[in-house]
Amino acid sequence: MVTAKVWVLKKHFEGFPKTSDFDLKKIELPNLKDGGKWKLLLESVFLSVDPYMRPYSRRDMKEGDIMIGTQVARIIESKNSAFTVGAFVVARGGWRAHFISDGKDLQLLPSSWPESLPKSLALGTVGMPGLTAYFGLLEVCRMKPGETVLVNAAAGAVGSVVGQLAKIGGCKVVGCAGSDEKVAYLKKIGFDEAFNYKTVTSLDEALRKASPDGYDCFFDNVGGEFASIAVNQMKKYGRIAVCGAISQYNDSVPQKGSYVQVPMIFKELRMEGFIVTRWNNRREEGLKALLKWVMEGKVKYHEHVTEGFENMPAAFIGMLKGENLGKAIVKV
Ligand SMILES: NC(=O)C1=CN([C@@H]2O[C@H](COP(=O)(O)OP(=O)(O)OC[C@H]3O[C@@H](n4cnc5c(N)ncnc54)[C@H](OP(=O)(O)O)[C@@H]3O)[C@@H](O)[C@H]2O)C=CC1
Ligand SMILES: CCCCCCC/C=C/C=O
Repeated sequence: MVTAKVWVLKKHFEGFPKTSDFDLKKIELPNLKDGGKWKLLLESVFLSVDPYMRPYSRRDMKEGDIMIGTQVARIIESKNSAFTVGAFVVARGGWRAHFISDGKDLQLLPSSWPESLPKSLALGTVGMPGLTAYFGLLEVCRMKPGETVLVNAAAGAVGSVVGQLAKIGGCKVVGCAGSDEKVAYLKKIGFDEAFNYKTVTSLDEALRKASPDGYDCFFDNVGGEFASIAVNQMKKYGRIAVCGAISQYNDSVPQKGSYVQVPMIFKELRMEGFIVTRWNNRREEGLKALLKWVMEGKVKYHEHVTEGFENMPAAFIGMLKGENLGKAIVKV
């Protein structure tokens, strides 16, 4: 019998999440039995903390549920020949240090995964956030060489890949982020222009200065005031990929913003929301491309690693506050 540590949503978040909204519990896992439903025992090695957990907790969870989430986990006992002991998988096991599985929802790390690459990248650049950048740019923004792409939350898991893929695609890239350290990182990984949205005196001016001709594509991770301003600087026939709205996830009262219809009409813009799982049938294609670019050094990565399963809530809250450069990961 294995005792598993799990994090539970004790109280639905009101406004910004607090550590007191979570409870660390211990649960007993049943032993695997021959012919039983549960075929696999796993231990989490790296866990992901992601912005979606904030809105999805309200939509999909009730108080007392184990927090939703994904991890890179190692198989430590197996009664399923498709998964050998010691193999690594990406799992949707929630915030659990150990868990059991029937194997249906597990994805083995690609067999071509190089030893030199951290397995945690399967939660970031070569995982869900990387795929979000890939499909958002190719299928929603439909970027073309020579175009100008704007991305916010640009130094994060999704944004940093968006900028680099847009450069690979022959575009000019403008990014913004919430600290000077992040801005320096964006320049280092090839962004043409980058600014700190927290310290510029006018967002409008900063956007205009970075691209006086405006933007063909806007990959929006933030929503709110930033998006309301940026929409006015789109070029005619521009495309806006509405990926996330992190500036609004913690609002108890919905923000009132300016309205987008007039620039949408006169610039004949296309604005489309999307969820990365729409392209689940092309997951392998996306992961293969991302892994190749990482191995060629064309896509750089950075991880913000928090040590210790007991620090999951702090890592999650820190990511929402912008403490992460690159993908926020917890190492058990
Ligand atoms: N549609 C989809 O399928 C998916 C959507 N997403 C969305 O993409 C976005 C980025 O996710 P991800 O890359 O994982 O997270 P990040 O790694 O970018 O981390 C979140 C970042 O958001 C920024 N941020 C926080 N609050 C604000 C605010 N009020 N205004 C502006 N920026 C803020 C912070 O950076 P800074 O210091 O720059 O403020 C923080 O580091 C999120 O909105 C997420 O919900 C993610 C995955 C899939
Ligand atoms: C359990 C993995 C689900 C991933 C879907 C993420 C969609 C994100 C939307 C906004 O952040």
